[in-house]
Amino acid sequence: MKVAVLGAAGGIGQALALLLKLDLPAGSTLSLYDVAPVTPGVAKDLSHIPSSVTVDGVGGDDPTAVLEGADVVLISAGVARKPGMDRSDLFNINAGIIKTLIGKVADVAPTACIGVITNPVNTTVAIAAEVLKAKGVYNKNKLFGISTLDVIRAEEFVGELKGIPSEDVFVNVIGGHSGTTILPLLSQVQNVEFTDQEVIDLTDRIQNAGTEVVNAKAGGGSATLSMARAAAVFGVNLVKALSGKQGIIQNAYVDGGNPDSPFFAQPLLLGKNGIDRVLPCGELSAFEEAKKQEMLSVLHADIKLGVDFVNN
Ligand SMILES: NC(=O)C1=CN([C@@H]2O[C@H](COP(=O)(O)OP(=O)(O)OC[C@H]3O[C@@H](n4cnc5c(N)ncnc54)[C@H](O)[C@@H]3O)[C@@H](O)[C@H]2O)C=CC1
Ligand SMILES: O=C([O-])CC(=O)C(=O)O
Repeated sequence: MKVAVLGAAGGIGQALALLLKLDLPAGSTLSLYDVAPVTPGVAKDLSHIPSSVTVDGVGGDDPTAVLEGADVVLISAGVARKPGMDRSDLFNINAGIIKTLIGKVADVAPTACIGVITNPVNTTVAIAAEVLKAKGVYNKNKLFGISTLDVIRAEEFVGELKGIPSEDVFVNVIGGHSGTTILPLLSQVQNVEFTDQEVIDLTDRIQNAGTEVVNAKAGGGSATLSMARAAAVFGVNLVKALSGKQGIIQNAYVDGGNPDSPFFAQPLLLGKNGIDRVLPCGELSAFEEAKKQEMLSVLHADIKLGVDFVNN
């Protein structure tokens, strides 16, 4: 399998490339692209780490060589938030970057699975879908907004609060990837009881965890290392599913036919062709159902922004 990372010289990209070099199945190829001229050097650096994953890298304005033959393309190219900004404030710059890069993916690797990290994910995934449709190569089972960071954060925060190993916690996080659109279904967490106040506080913390990092970095960007871990977990699982491993379930923001929203983060059974089956979100508590209803207008507006950006 060949995995391409676009935006590979950035904060997420470099850490993600390191984790993929270590965690991809033996025999995989990792191909790095970024406009930054340092990119071949990042690849050279990684190539000195013993593992059976081959690495190469290209800098500049043409990702063609990196995309050729790619099975999976992970995209973290774009600008990150600073304190006082919302993810939607990144739209002006990142929308154009995603439109251009997805156009390239459509031309060079039209059957690849694409994982979008670049914010605002609620909108950039809609942009990607519209570009792929316009190029006649859209396959909704192969386009993912990576929302895994919301899942790993939720699991870590629950583990921390309850004094249990987060490895033993699974949290189903649905909706989108910004503020109130991030909805952790804490009522579904097995073998853990929460008070009503704990549910309110934990939900708020998970929804605003990105801002927690943005503020702590004080102008130096947003989450990179936890995001790299999240994208590596998602990317490696996707590669394994594409290679035939069965039973792999991951949450992601997809065009999954959810009646609530054209794009929605939800659990997915992955398979040899990307999404094998969209799984039900399960039962929601009254609190979660109310939060879901509240988020839908935001999510719909975020998606419309992306669709209009490509078509108008
Ligand atoms: N989905 C999620 O859960 C998360 C998403 N993000 C998003 O990921 C994105 C990247 O964040 P960081 O890595 O921290 O930013 P960064 O600024 O450290 O890295 C971005 C990289 O993209 C490159 N780049 C810019 N335009 C490009 C283009 N046209 N083609 C190829 N490369 C290009 C830059 O040269 C840079 O190396 C941001 O939009 C951020 O908001 C961040 C954290 C979590
Ligand atoms: O908050 C941000 O801007 C980056 C991000 O998406 C996250 O950390 O969840």
